[in-house]
Amino acid sequence: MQNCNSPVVVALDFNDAQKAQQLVSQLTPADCRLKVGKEMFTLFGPEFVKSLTSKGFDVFLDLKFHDIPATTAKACLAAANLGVWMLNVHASGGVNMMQTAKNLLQDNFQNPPLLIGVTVLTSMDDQDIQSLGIQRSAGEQVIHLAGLAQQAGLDGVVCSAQEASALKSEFGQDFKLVTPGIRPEGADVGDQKRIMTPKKAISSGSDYLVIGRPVTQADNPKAVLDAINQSLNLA
Ligand SMILES: O=C(O)c1cc(=O)[nH]c(=O)n1[C@@H]1O[C@H](COP(=O)(O)O)[C@@H](O)[C@H]1O
Repeated sequence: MQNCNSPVVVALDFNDAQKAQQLVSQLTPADCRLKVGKEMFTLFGPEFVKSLTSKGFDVFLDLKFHDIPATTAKACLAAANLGVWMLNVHASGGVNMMQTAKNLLQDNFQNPPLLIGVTVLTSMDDQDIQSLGIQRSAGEQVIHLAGLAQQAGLDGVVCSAQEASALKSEFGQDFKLVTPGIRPEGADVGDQKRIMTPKKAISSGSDYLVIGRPVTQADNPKAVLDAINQSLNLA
């Protein structure tokens, strides 16, 4: 593990485990990390995650836990016990929830997986945030929630690359920024609203680029991934 040359995390959002494995068989742990989210975990469970870690991939288990502190912490411990590299909780669950999860991981692992707080989903814009009754822009709410995540001792946040440079200035270089909503020039935007190209995201301060459909739905996913890595001068 930890031998990946690329900041790209490919989001495996498939409803068919064979299709996912077919894609994974074209990739090596040096090409990218892999993300398993709610759809695949619900369908195929811990065994699917283990099938990826056993091939040497760093796995981001994206289950975005959000519950009372004890429940969230125990769910994070269960996820960490699968041997994943990164997992996440919703920062809007609050400092106590995030801190309880972080503490339980630290009590149980010498090298716990990265614990990351989801701020404002990249599918949301200012209007969506304000419709929740929050009197801030999406960007301001991201900074606010990232502050709570840092206060709780989390390793970083999920945000859009549009907030990356402000977050690095505010919270420092070591606070990890995981950015979905990445779209190579000309790619379909889909349901994402706060987007950026891979190259621009990295130059803005993103540490990890979560990319799903532009890779997974491509005719030649490996070629698209290689082109992204090349655009970052990595391959
Ligand atoms: O936590 C995430 O990974 C996540 C947070 C967020 O704010 N936005 C977001 O799109 N994601 C995930 O990132 C992936 C993006 O996929 P594509 O839009 O297909 O590139 C999906 O698996 C989402 O579940």
